[in-house]
Amino acid sequence: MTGSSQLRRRRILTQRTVHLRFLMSNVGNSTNIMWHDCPIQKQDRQQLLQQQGCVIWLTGLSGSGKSTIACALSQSLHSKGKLSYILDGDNIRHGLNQDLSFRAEDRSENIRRIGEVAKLFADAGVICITSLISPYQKDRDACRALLSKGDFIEVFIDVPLHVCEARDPKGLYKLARAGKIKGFTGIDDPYEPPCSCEIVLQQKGSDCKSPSDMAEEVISYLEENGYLRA
Ligand SMILES: Nc1ncnc2c1ncn2[C@@H]1O[C@H](COP(=O)(O)OS(=O)(=O)O)[C@@H](OP(=O)(O)O)[C@H]1O
Ligand SMILES: Nc1ncnc2c1ncn2[C@@H]1O[C@H](COP(=O)(O)OP(=O)(O)O)[C@@H](O)[C@H]1O
Repeated sequence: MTGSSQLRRRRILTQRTVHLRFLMSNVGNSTNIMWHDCPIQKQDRQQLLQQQGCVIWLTGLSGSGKSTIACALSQSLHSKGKLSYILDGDNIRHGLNQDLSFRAEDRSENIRRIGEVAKLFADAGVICITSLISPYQKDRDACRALLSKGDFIEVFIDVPLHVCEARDPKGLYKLARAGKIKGFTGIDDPYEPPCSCEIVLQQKGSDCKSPSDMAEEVISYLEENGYLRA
């Protein structure tokens, strides 16, 4: 190699290193990291699946019906040939989030992690249904902010405390009232209802809606807004 071509090669390598340094970032405690893109993108996966990847964020008190409605919704989507996946607070606390308690900061971290995982599912083209109390508005807003506009569909399961307490499917309200569970949402811990969300599911008057009726309300929203086609 001649002296001038060696010099040119060194200059190119230096430019490449400077360019790579420019692309490096520090995120939280992770230093010198670089985003790596893949030519197959969300749009390609959506084309394959004939649907739009998104997050359907179910929020409501314990016993409001989040898990039941999430399952009814996933079943209905499945029967239409649409791929969905449920991230249920109770279930995720059996694994990924087993280190978290029900203190405010741990609930926030629970929601943040599930928001990040949901974002990955949406990017995979999947209709991701999250089912967790997510009692604080700011945590739900932070998850919304992780996603592109329209990809976060907040669904408030608006069932009053006295109905949830009467249902008490796991007997937890009884234990909370007896002081055997401290910091139970709705009893001695707050629940902040969404101030503006895409869908509100509630029983109106004598019109008694089943979990699958409620799931169908969500399906109608998805159909009307083009989520069930590529
Ligand atoms: N202190 C307290 N407050 C509320 N809920 C409690 C509590 N302790 C245990 N459980 C059970 O945990 C389930 C809620 O977990 P989440 O991950 O959805 O909660 S949160 O979003 O972090 O607030 C919740 O499940 P769901 O009934 O399905 O909502 C309860 O079974
Ligand atoms: N319209 C409805 N939607 C959802 N759940 C309902 C409805 N009507 C009655 N239920 C009952 O309420 C309970 C809700 O429990 P669950 O789905 O575990 O709620 P959450 O996940 O919010 O704690 C179940 O026993 C379910 O059968």
